[in-house]
Amino acid sequence: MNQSKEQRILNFVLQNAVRGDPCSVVDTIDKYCSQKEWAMNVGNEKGLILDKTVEEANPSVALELGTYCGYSAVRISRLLKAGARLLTVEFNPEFAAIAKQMIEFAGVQDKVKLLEGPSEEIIPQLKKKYEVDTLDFVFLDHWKDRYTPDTILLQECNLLRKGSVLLADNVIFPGAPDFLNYVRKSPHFQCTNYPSHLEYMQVEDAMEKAVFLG
Ligand SMILES: O=C(NCCCCc1cc2ccncc2s1)c1cc(-c2ccc(F)cc2)cc(O)c1O
Ligand SMILES: [Mg+2]
Repeated sequence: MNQSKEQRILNFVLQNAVRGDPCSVVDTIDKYCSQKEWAMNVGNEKGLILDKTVEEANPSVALELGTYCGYSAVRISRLLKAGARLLTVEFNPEFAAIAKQMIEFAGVQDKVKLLEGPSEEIIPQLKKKYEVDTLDFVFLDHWKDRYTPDTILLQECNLLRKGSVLLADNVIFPGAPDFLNYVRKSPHFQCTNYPSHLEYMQVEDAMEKAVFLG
């Protein structure tokens, strides 16, 4: 049975990155995906915007929607303070299995909890089943047409507090036009756009930061 692209990315990391070194895992994935096979990791250019946003938010509890191979889970968790944690949600079991191994190889497994299932099922379970009070940071990188309904769901579940930071990938390409409309028109969010490029390509993309105002 020939390997999946995601399995090839993981194998390249296992053979070329330094175990326990999150930066080397991130750099090795970027090397593979820029030189050998494109993949939908946030990448290094948008990754630097993600880094700055996470450092500024300095979250105790962070949520990621769309784990994929674990690239941004490793990228985010390497910046978390002692005792802080990242909950990352993936609905594709094959991707989740790859991400689990990627997270463990990077040595960040104590900071990251990988939750398997659709976001619309997981989000309502966060308070009771995963002992979340409110979320300090949310990275949206899953189905682009789920950004808006899941942002509404987060509010309905009382998971946001004054100052909670949402950061959305791909608001230009593939695009999340309804999300941009929703957060930019809402009196409950203060928005900032960060122009960038699609990972490993020269195609225009951007990230949108939306800070919840309560
Ligand atoms: O679809 C993308 N990302 C989401 C994958 C969907 C995974 C999901 C996770 C999950 C968890 C919980 N509930 C439901 C879901 S659904 C994505 C696609 C491109 C792209 C860019 C150019 C192309 F030509 C083709 C694709 C680039 C990107 O950076 C992306 O993030
Ligand atoms: Mg993305």
